[in-house]
Amino acid sequence: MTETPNPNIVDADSLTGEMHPIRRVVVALGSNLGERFAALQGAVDALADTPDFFVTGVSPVYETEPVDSPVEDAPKFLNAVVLADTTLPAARLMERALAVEDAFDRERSEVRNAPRTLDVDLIVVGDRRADDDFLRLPHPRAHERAFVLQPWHDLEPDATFPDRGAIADLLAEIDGSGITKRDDLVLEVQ
Ligand SMILES: Nc1ncnc2c1ncn2[C@@H]1O[C@H](COP(=O)(O)OP(=O)(O)OP(=O)(O)O)[C@@H](O)[C@H]1O
Ligand SMILES: Nc1nc2c(c(=O)[nH]1)N=C(CO)CN2
Repeated sequence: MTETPNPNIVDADSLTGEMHPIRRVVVALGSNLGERFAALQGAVDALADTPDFFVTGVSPVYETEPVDSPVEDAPKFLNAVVLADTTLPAARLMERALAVEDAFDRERSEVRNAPRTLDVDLIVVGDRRADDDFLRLPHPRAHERAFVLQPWHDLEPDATFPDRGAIADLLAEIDGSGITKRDDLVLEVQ
């Protein structure tokens, strides 16, 4: 990482002075503005370039109807999921996710769920839990989002969502009709 760590962020596991455990990370990517696929590929590249962050899987790409959109006729999203192993503290990961969004001209609108060039969400970071505005883990809404669960399930059919159960069961309980796999769009890891 090249950005300066935010000194205001206290991440308990960065204060131990010990080697950090390797944690498995689930990251969700989304774009519904501009060059959507280029933004997703750029995010995969940027994550793969992150020191101490090792991408272990990249899902198929799905085209998805906007969920909870503030405007009618919002453009469709492209969504995908990245799996990784990392020793980085979760707060550093969140900083990195925000920096990657910024690199793709993400505008931070006051309007919730406004269309965006790139969204990088941390879904699960090992067994790490957090509950403040800067970082909530596990992601508080991902367990009800087909655009996260389906690509994650493609990579890891037996995965479980902390406190929520098997992602296969979660998927069976929600409406998955708004998502379509785009076999013509394949993300690559260098
Ligand atoms: N697990 C997380 N993943 C991504 N951002 C998070 C997470 N927890 C807290 N945040 C904070 O949320 C803010 C980003 O919110 P943003 O507007 O991108 O939400 P969103 O992606 O539109 O909505 P949602 O949170 O429902 O996916 C950032 O300030 C970030 O620090
Ligand atoms: N289809 C889709 N809908 C959304 C998405 C997204 O990535 N895909 N992200 C949101 C906020 O993060 C809100 N709604």
